[in-house]
Amino acid sequence: MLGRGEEAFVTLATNDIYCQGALVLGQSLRRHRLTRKLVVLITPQVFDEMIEVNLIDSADYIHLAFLKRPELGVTLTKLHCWTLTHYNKCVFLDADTLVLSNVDELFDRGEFSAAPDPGWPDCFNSGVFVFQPSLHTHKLLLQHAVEHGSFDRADQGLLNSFFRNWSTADIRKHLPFIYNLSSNTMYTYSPAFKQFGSSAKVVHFLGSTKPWNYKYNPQSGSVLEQGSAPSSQHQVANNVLPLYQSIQGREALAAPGHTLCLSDVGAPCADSVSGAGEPCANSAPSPSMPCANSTPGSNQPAQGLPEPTHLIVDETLSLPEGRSSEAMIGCPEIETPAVITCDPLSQPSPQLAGFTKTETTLQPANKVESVPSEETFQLSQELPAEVVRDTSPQDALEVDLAVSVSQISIEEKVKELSPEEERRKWEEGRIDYMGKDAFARIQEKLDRFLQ
Ligand SMILES: O=c1ccn([C@@H]2O[C@H](COP(=O)(O)OP(=O)(O)O[C@H]3O[C@H](CO)[C@@H](O)[C@H](O)[C@H]3O)[C@@H](O)[C@H]2O)c(=O)[nH]1
Ligand SMILES: [Mn+2]
Repeated sequence: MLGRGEEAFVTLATNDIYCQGALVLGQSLRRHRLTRKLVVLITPQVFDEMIEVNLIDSADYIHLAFLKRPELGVTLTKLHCWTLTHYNKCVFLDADTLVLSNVDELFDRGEFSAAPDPGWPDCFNSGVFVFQPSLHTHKLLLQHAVEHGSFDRADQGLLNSFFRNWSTADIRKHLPFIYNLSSNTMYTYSPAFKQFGSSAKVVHFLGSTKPWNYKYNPQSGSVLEQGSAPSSQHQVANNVLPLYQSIQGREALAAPGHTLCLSDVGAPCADSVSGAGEPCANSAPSPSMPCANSTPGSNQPAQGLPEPTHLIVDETLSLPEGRSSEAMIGCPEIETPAVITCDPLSQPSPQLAGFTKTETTLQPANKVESVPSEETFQLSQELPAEVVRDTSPQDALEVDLAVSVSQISIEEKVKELSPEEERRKWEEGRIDYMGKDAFARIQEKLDRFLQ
């Protein structure tokens, strides 16, 4: 059991699909001098601790709410992070985020800190946030969910109405956008992206198409969205997908029963607050209500943490040829996590050294080189001089990823579109106000036409 006063990065994976994201997120955090605990709600592998959360078994009033709004399932699962009261502060990261550099400074922020949502900047995006575990807050959140629902039927709407003074009360609670840079909005204000993109610390693949929806061809280095032709729009995934590929390959090649699966799930988290708590004092929707940040304390030791969970892992996967698996999933600083049992059938592969211990705990991973392979991170050779801040392999990787993301954006900008494609973009509302669709350019065209 961990002592109080500890801090943790927390993510959530309710199924195998998101588990892939959680694993890559976990590895990306470990790459950057991980100094805090790493916790996953539900499906663990490289994580220190697994907290089994069970929605249906929580209090009856949640049950009832669920009958009406089953789509809130994931929402309330995320809310369980407030029950991690053996940590006094945590950073939640969606499983579809990728950490590009150390983000320990987030722990200097208070609850509730988050970055603006790119779609509606007066709301925060709930993919990355700083919070303080508290059973009291957890109870108030669940209560709020039952009483008010969620305007987007998911956690982001709920959290925004609960922490409703976020946009006005305290600027320190606005995380800079570089802590939650959404991959699919990086083209909308491209000059800003050009200017600041290389400082990105966390990329968030929000939206319906996730990196694991792409197939990666390691030979050609190209990326295909499942069932589509190659497109330049996939180039963000192109640079990040090798990370996911290493995990996906393992799943695809594993025999039934040897895939990443839970074979012995522990007891449900006993911390789910049961019974209807007292209503949030400030639950009426009023702009001045400080319901959000007024729920300090009540940190209680977590009870009923799950029994050790057994993971069966196939270790006979093959990784893309020529790829340094360590560069993709290298794990230089694995600490001793909670008990994970792995399938002892197959020979441990060096790639998965960190996953192949049997029966007891994972040992610290074999010292793994984290030097990015040339092939994977070749963009590093083209880095602008001022961006290369540090020559250590980890930092080089971090810069590579950030800069490659930035270069991708630039590539996207210069791509010539056919008139039909241009028109479609307009019709879909994808207008490049800052670039070629800027008013001045349109005026120019009109002038030419009228001459
Ligand atoms: O089947 C699921 C779906 C989601 N998740 C977890 O929940 C997170 C949020 O879902 P995601 O698909 O990442 O949502 P986004 O596309 O990022 O959409 C936005 O809207 C969501 C719902 O409000 C918020 O949770 C996100 O933070 C916000 O960025 C994931 O990253 C996972 O950690 C699961 O574990 N299993
Ligand atoms: Mn997300």
